[in-house]
Order: sequence, then C-alpha cells, then structure tokens
Amino acid sequence: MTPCIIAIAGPSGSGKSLFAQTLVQAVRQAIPGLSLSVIAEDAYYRDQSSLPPAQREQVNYDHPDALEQALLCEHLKALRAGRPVAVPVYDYARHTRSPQTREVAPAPVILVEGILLLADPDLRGLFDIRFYVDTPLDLCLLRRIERDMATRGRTLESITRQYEQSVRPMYHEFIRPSARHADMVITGGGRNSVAVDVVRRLVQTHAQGDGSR
Ligand SMILES: Nc1ncnc2c1ncn2[C@@H]1O[C@H](COP(=O)(O)OP(=O)(O)O)[C@@H](O)[C@H]1O
Ligand SMILES: Nc1ccn([C@@H]2O[C@H](COP(=O)(O)O)[C@@H](O)[C@H]2O)c(=O)n1
Repeated sequence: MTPCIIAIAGPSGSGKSLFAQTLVQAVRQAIPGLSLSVIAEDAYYRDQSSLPPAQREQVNYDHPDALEQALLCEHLKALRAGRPVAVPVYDYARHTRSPQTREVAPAPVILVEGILLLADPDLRGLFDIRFYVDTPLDLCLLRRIERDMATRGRTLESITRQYEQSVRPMYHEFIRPSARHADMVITGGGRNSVAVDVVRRLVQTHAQGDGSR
C-alpha cells in the first residue's frame, strides 16, 4: 500500500505535537496494530556543533534556512518508496543535533509535524493531506513559555527575546501565509476532539485500503 503522508503545520505552541499524539492514540484505539510513524520537522534543524554555544543562541530558528529541508524531502521520498530512514535527534537545550539518530520505518500512515512544512513548495508537494493548526499567537506564546521553561532548558528572558526577534516576525513572513496551502485548518489544536475524529476517519479510510489518495 502506498503510504499516506500527512502534514500538520502551524505556529510554535499551536498544539501540533499534541494533535499528532492524540491522533495516534485515536487511530491505535480504532485499528489496533496499525503502524503509524511520526516525524517532527524540528529533527531537521541543522547541526551546529561547530559553533560556540553563545552563537547558536543567536540563530533565527524560525527561518526556513535553519532547517535541512532537503534531507526531510529525501526521507519522505524514501519512506514513500518503502525504505526506512535515520531521522536526526535534536537537542533544544544545546541547539544542535545529538550524535544518535532514530530509525523510522515505512508505515501506511506517516504524520509529519512542524512550523514550516507548508512554506516550501518542494516539501509541501510531498504530502497527501495538509493540515494547519490555527491557534491565536498570544496563546501560542503562553504555551511556549511554559513548555520551553519546563522541557527545553530556556529562561523567560531568552524566550521573550527570541519571540520578539524571530518567532513573531517569521510567523508573519512565512508561517501564517503558508496556511493557504492547507487542505483543512484546525482550531483548538490537540484538544479539538471533533477535528481529531475527522482526521482519524480519514486515516482509517486510507489504512483500510479504500482511500482515494
Ligand atoms: N488545546 C490546548 N489547550 C491547552 N494546552 C495545550 C493545547 N494544545 C497544546 N497544549 C500545550 O501547549 C504546549 C505546546 O503544545 P505543542 O503540541 O508542543 O505545540 P507545537 O507542537 O505546535 O509547538 C504543550 O505543553 C501542550 O501540552
Ligand atoms: N535550537 C532551537 C531550535 C528551534 N527552536 C524553536 O522551535 C520552534 C519550533 O518547534 P515547535 O515544537 O515549537 O513547533 C521554533 O519556533 C523555534 O524558534 C528553538 O527555540 N531553538
């Protein structure tokens, strides 16, 4: 079966990861044993181990150039062709890649979540279905503050500085405009149970072999 590759795009803190996790649980409950693979676009942030830590902090991580999108494209093509890939593992606290990689196996359904998935024409052309999680930017920032202080080793000062310097301007330049390439816009993120159910049904239709895509 040709895999169905699904993009879940949207701003940082909009709930993309939570949506993907909730969807995986819903699909596994509906079809026990169905294999789904999840890939985060963040894993493809460029390796910066050669830069001193202070310099890494200054990088604009919300600009497409911060990501190795060609490698993500290559991996999605390999998965579509039925080959496993070695996905990089990213360390947010050190702003660089870990030495390890994570093997992702080909699967009937592949979910990819990330801020810039729909901004690049080559990349967005590789998805069968494209979603955009639309959450007000003030809520995204509040969630990001809590999450980044709890799990990404950040201070409130560093989060607000980065937000003003790059997160907000890049949202307006690249992320928000990319929403027009989405097939569906999801409000409420991972807690929108109606959206999770609709997407779960789409995935189930595909996995049971009567999907048209
Ligand atoms: N609808 C929601 N209501 C409340 N908190 C949420 C909601 N969606 C996500 N969160 C929380 O906000 C934070 C950011 O969500 P996450 O899914 O990591 O966003 P993204 O992947 O888009 O950056 C996480 O701590 C998550 O648990
Ligand atoms: N070293 C890095 C790399 C990325 N970021 C931020 O991550 C955001 C994207 O990830 P989400 O899970 O929040 O969608 C993006 O806005 C980058 O600013 C970072 O802070 N440090």
